[in-house]
Amino acid sequence: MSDLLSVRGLERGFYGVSVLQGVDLTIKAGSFTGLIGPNGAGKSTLFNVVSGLYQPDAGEIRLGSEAIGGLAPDRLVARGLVRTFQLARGFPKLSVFQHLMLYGPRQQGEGLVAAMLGGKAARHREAELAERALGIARRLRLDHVIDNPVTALSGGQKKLVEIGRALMADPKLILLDEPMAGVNPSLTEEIAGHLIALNREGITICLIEHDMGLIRRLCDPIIVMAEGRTLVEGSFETVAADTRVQEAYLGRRH
Ligand SMILES: Nc1ncnc2c1ncn2[C@@H]1O[C@H](COP(=O)(O)OP(=O)(O)OP(=O)(O)O)[C@@H](O)[C@H]1O
Repeated sequence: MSDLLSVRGLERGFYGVSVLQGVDLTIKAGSFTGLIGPNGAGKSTLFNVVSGLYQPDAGEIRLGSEAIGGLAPDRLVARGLVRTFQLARGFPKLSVFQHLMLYGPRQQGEGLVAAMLGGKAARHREAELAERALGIARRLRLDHVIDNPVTALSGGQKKLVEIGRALMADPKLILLDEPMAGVNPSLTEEIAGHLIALNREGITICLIEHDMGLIRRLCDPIIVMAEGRTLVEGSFETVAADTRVQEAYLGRRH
């Protein structure tokens, strides 16, 4: 498998406190990579920097052969790199459909206003995006709530909207930040099934998750972070047997 994302020497701090202290990692194209580590290890911050939400202080990020460090999120989304958030973001008053439509990729100057003003190409594109949004809603079994405001959805359905939002961008790589946290067991299984299917269709996934049962079942390889660095990488058995990993988790508990 070729390298899809590679991160070298990545640093980021806040108010003088160093959070990412030289992260090195590689995500292979087509993999379902797990990212684990004790609370505060810097996993979400890594996602925030890689997805363009925060600027790096130092280091290099490549998507394929292109250096992408410091690019704004919308430019990364256009290159097929998207992330989801632990808590679904967005516009609570919008319906599921409107929400998905917001995140469809558009050319500069396109969009709902252009469509309303009568641009033929823009109207055509909006129709395509609407088809895409409907298809994604059907796939994620959100079609029966597609006209409901996002606020009226259950916590688990909001997580599905986050995944749907990512799919609207036709992603190559999805960074998933705890997409099953706080979700009931049957919906967790449903989400796991969607993720496995998306990965089989060729989408590379990097998953932050604290549930080791899910990590073991879904991910290979697994990258362990602790104190702003990557510690170990390998199969679940390899990382679980590594004393450095055990110490990193125990160190936080006591
Ligand atoms: N915007 C920010 N401003 C200040 N400190 C921040 C900011 N973002 C993250 N941090 C700090 O960086 C550290 C790492 O946080 P981060 O959320 O990346 O860890 P994590 O590994 O994702 O943890 P968890 O598993 O608990 O979600 C924490 O001490 C956190 O307080």
